[in-house]
Amino acid sequence: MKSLGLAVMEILGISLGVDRMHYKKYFEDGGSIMRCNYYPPCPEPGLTFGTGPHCDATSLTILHQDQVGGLEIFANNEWQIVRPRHDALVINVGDTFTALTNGKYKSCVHRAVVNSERARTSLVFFVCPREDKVVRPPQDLVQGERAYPDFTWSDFLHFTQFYYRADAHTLHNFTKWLSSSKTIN
Ligand SMILES: O=C(O)CCC(=O)C(=O)O
Ligand SMILES: [Fe+2]
Repeated sequence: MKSLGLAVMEILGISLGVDRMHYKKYFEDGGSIMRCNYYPPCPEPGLTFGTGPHCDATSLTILHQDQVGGLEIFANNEWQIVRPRHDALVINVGDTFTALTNGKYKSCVHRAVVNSERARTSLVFFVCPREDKVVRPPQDLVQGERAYPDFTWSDFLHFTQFYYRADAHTLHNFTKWLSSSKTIN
C-alpha cells in the first residue's frame, strides 16, 4: 500500500507540473494509518450516517469498499454514489495534500450511508507525512499569497483528535485555530 501511495504521489507531481519526484520524496519517510470500518445494518437509515460528511485530514486516502456500497462524494453540488467494484480502489485527496498544493487540489467531501438490510465494511489506508515535517507547497505552486500557513502533520492530527471532529471545513478551522493559538502564546 505504501508503494502504491508513493506511485500516486509521483503521478500527482507530474500532473501539477512540479518536479515529478517532489511529493514522492516528501512522503518516502512518512507514516500511514489503516482503518477498518464496520457499519451494522440500521433499522432507520434515513436518521443517521455511517460516517458523516467530512474531508480526510490526511494526505491521500486509498479505500476499498465491499459490494454493499454506501460511499458517496459531494461533487457538482450533489451527493454522488461511488459504485462498489471489487477490483478497484478509491483514491481521495485529503486536507494535508490540499495544503501541500497551495489549494490546487481540493480534498474531497465524502460520507458513508447505512442501509437497513446488510452490514457493510470498508478498508482505508491513509498516507501521511512524517509527523514533524513541515507542510509547505513547492515554490512553483505559490504565485502570490500562500493559501495556508506552515504546519506539521503532528499539529493537524492533534487538532483533529482533541479539538475538532473532521468535517468539510477542518482545514479552514485548523488554520484559524493555528493563528489564534500563536497569538495567545
Ligand atoms: O466507509 C467508507 O466508505 C468511508 C470511510 C471514511 O470516509 C473514512 O474512514 O474516513
Ligand atoms: Fe473519510
